[in-house]
Amino acid sequence: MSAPGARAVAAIIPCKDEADRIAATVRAVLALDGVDTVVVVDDGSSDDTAGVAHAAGADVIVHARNAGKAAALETGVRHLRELEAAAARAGTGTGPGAGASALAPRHLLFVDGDLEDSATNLHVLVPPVLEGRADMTVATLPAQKVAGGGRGFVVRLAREGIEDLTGWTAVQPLSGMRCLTAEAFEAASPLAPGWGVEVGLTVDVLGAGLRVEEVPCELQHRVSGKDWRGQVHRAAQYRDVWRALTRRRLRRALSDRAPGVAHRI
Ligand SMILES: O=c1ccn([C@@H]2O[C@H](COP(=O)(O)OP(=O)(O)O[C@H]3O[C@H](CO)[C@@H](O)[C@H](O)[C@H]3O)[C@@H](O)[C@H]2O)c(=O)[nH]1
Ligand SMILES: O=C(O)[C@H](O)COP(=O)(O)O
Repeated sequence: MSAPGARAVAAIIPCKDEADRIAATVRAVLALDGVDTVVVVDDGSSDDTAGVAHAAGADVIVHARNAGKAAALETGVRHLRELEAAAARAGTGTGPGAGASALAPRHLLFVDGDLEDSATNLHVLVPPVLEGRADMTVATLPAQKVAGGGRGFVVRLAREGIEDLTGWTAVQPLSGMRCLTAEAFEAASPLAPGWGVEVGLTVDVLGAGLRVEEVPCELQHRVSGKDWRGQVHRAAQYRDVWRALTRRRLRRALSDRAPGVAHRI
């Protein structure tokens, strides 16, 4: 339990068809120090992700239709803030996460649903944010036990785009495991849609003058293969990353000439 007045951390887990893996992931995240709330957003799964996540102890929200990872994260954060507001109105400071101040919005821990027991290693992401040394930490993963089938096109597009827009070089620009403050989340809201979310977060958080730090973390996840499914997935990632970067380049180009318009792009 958190010390009185200390900020707790809420984990948000976006999931599409993760029934085989989500129970182990939820259990590992629930056991993390400082994490007092775990929200799973079932993003239109065709399996029993929601039921399995609920049985494992998560607070579960369901999208009736698939809306993509970024939308699932936004739904999870919105739900969390509603719970916090309800706890504040009730004056209990309990709600999800008894012990944390009802008034302090929780820090966020974004977690993919497929990490299983390795999610226990996510604890390294939290201290730099809790202690005020970083506004967002990003996990970098070791070589995976099962090799993936990527050729590095999406990763390169993302890395070079972030570099161009911010001057910062990310080792693993697509990594979705992140711990961030409420302020960092707001700086990147609305999130870049779909698979553009990570690039959008990094560019927007740095652009707001906040600090981003990559932290090595012993995680294992389901890698995308070389088969057609893997390639279709990469094509969608490429499209969404490209869109997130293009929108931010446009914003940059317009910010001097038409700041009001740039703000709305
Ligand atoms: O429509 C979708 C598709 C996926 N997911 C969930 O999003 C997470 C990440 O999806 P995954 O299929 O594991 O994507 P990968 O290609 O393996 O992911 C890498 O690349 C993504 C960015 O393109 C990042 O979001 C991930 O963190 C990173 O591990 C998982 O929990 C999914 O269940 C959704 O919520 N909605
Ligand atoms: O497999 C991966 O690492 C991602 O899908 C990105 O694909 P890439 O290797 O083409 O960048």
